[in-house]
Amino acid sequence: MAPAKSSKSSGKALYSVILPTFNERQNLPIITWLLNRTFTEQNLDWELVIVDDGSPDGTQDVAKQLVKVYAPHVQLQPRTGKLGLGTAYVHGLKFARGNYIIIMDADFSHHPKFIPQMIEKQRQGNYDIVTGTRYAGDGGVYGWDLKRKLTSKGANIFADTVLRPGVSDLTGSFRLYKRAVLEKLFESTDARGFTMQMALAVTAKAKGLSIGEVPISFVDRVYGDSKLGGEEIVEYAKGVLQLWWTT
Ligand SMILES: Nc1nc2c(ncn2[C@@H]2O[C@H](COP(=O)(O)OP(=O)(O)O[C@H]3O[C@H](CO)[C@@H](O)[C@H](O)[C@@H]3O)[C@@H](O)[C@H]2O)c(=O)[nH]1
Repeated sequence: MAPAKSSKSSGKALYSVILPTFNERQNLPIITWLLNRTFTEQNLDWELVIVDDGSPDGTQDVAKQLVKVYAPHVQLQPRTGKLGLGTAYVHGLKFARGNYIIIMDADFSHHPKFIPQMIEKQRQGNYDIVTGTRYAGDGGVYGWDLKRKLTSKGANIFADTVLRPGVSDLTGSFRLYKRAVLEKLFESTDARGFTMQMALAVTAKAKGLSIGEVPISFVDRVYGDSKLGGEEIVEYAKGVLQLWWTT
């Protein structure tokens, strides 16, 4: 499929969900079903752009079935190798047609039930970005061991102390963006690894863009494995310091 033109010109809100997947065969049908139900109940126009990186578990075979079942709402935009989460978003955006872009994980750590609240928040404040937050209001993290909790909290405290962006959850990636905002942010930052979420939020704040927050319960995945490792943590720390130097 050729890269898409956005729905900007029609004036009607279209929500594109970009869903990067790597080995999400078990999660993908359920998350797609839930997305369909959520948007249908809300009477909102939506589409799902699945960006799979050649998952060895057959995620793409499942995705192809979903493209048929949920036509015309679902598209698969595969890549041949595991090229990382950040570049998966950039790839997905080329094909997304929505004037609003929602980015989330496929493993239910980001539950579609929060999407209506994020949309409502965006509408109320005309926010450029609405981010799900685990670290404000009723937000929380469930199912992580102490090490992962400390890593996440520590990463947020570190970035907040160094950069002072005033965003409670800098590393979370469950977000709604105005399309033009996300396009500009992708142009403005080179960060494409796990540091990307933090870099996008910090860059947005530095540009004077508005960020609304919606508390979310982040529940650790049941099927499959997290891809976060020591390398990503080092990359993150370097990313914070680089932003401190440049913003
Ligand atoms: N296409 C593609 N998808 C990927 C890749 N790596 C991971 N994904 C997909 O990206 C989503 C998140 O991957 P996880 O591996 O489950 O991430 P995590 O370690 O749980 O990290 C999550 O929490 C972090 C903050 O605590 C976030 O920074 C991160 O973005 C993500 O939401 C899942 O849908 C997964 O299949 C990749 O290389 N390519």
